[in-house]
Amino acid sequence: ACSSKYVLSQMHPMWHGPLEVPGGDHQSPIDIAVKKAVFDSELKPLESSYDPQTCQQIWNNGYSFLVEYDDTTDKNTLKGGPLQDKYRLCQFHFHWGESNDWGSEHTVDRRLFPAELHLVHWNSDRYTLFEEAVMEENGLAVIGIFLKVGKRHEGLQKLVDALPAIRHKDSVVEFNRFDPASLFPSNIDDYWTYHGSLTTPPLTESVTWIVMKQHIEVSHDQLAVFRSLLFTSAEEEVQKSMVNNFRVQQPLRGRTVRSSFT
Ligand SMILES: NS(=O)(=O)c1ccc(C(=O)NCC(F)(F)F)cc1
Ligand SMILES: [Zn+2]
Repeated sequence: ACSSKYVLSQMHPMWHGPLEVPGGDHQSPIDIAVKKAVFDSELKPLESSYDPQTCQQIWNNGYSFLVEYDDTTDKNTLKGGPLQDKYRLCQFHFHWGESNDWGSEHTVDRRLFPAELHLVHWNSDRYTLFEEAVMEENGLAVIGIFLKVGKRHEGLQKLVDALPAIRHKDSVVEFNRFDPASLFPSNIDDYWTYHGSLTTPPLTESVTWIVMKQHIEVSHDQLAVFRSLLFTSAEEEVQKSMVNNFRVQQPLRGRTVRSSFT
């Protein structure tokens, strides 16, 4: 899968600072100013095709929890939308706050959501490994979906039930059937798209962001289980709750956000 341990653990778990990337002017996340987004009629609908059987594991990497997929074949693909090539899903993960008042990375007209889901894909038309693609401008495509607190999300519950088994950093549990599309909102044709970066180190500017306009709803109790995870490993004396694992919004630096809808 796409997150070899040594590489991911580069993300210092307590990293929160607005670590500036020297000369980085395509950084993420950003605030999406709805009125300033430019409608682009050339933007096509997104086409995703995921195989739930290729789900491999769910693990706590000390920054978030990741659900990883077998990305050695073209079983989980994303194309269309703003994308010229075909991209492979390697993992999805979330960012959330210590309270329901904040937690998302992107904002919409400065509005914060309690959490945000990221489905991470890499360009398998041009590269053979995720690690290669992560360094290239057109290497990655990440779908961002906002979470709001409301009714219980039946699809999410299977993930939530697995979280107590991975409370500590570096804990892994086998997870062998999950359909990522079960976390999509009903409308995936309305989205904003812009060029940006990973929101954690190495912050490489290799991401075509596709942020859904429609959020999904999860229950307060489901989000509370996210907050029961720990940044720290089992050996560490002081246990730290895994909350507020989001990066602050970054300057737009002249970029245009396009919308697929008017
Ligand atoms: N939050 S985000 O922007 O979707 C995001 C997605 C993926 C990674 C990631 O794989 N980092 C490990 C790498 F690439 F090897 F350094 C980091 C952040
Ligand atoms: Zn993320």
